Amino acid sequence: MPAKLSVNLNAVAMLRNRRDLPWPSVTGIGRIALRAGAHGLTVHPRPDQRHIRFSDLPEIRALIDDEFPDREFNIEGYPSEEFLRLVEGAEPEQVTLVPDDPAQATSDHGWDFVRDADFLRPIVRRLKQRGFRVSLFCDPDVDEAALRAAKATGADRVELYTGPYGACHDSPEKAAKALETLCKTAERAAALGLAVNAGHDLTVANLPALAARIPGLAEVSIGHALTADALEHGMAETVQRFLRAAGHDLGQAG
Ligand SMILES: CC(=O)[C@@H](O)[C@H](O)COP(=O)(O)O
Ligand SMILES: NCC(=O)COP(=O)(O)O
Repeated sequence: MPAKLSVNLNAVAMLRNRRDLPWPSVTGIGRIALRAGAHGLTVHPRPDQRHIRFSDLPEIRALIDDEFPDREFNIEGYPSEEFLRLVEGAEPEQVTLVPDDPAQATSDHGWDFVRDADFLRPIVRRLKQRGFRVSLFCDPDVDEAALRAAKATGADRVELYTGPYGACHDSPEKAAKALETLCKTAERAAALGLAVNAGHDLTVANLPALAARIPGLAEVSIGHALTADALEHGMAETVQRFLRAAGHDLGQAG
């Protein structure tokens, strides 16, 4: 079965936050993504709410419950007490724990599973007691001992950080090497009984090779490139809508 696609709404939220106006609607774009067949929605709320606002979470939960009950809500973030309470209120199907510093522009590394095991274990237990699947953000090149430590936290999955793979967009040789690294880590994780997700800077161009090389990949979460593509592929039609709104007669062609 191909990897499931969870659409990350952070970039949409960032665009919305440029103005004190309700568009683009994070929930509305989420609805379009789910109607188009996405398997779930991902958000990564950060403490400063610079993109996803805490108030977005109940709305997205209600969207899935009311209109798409077979889809999943994935919430990613650093497990501060504030984050954990937010997650417990939103009852996602999956929580992805990410070792982000609040000052980080975006996620750029996974957990040090050996060092962070004692910190993660009670948090994973708490989340799993509430019935949420738990995934841990994981560097692309992690050895077996570290993955054993990840498994021992009680987590169900790891999410491979694919940023370095995405950064190889201008070098097929480097991309192939980065992919081999990811593949080895995925195989080690799977051998220990951890399911494997992946995300960060995945694109229509680099996803096929990843999916082919990691056949058991459970889920990819994609936001930045997917939002950029939505703008690019929706731009011509949208310009025509605005031309019509301004009174231009575009005839049959428009
Ligand atoms: C964990 C991860 O890789 C994503 O959550 C990523 O951080 C998306 O967040 P931004 O789009 O806000 O950078
Ligand atoms: N977990 C990764 C994610 O949700 C989206 O990352 P990106 O596609 O915005 O880089």
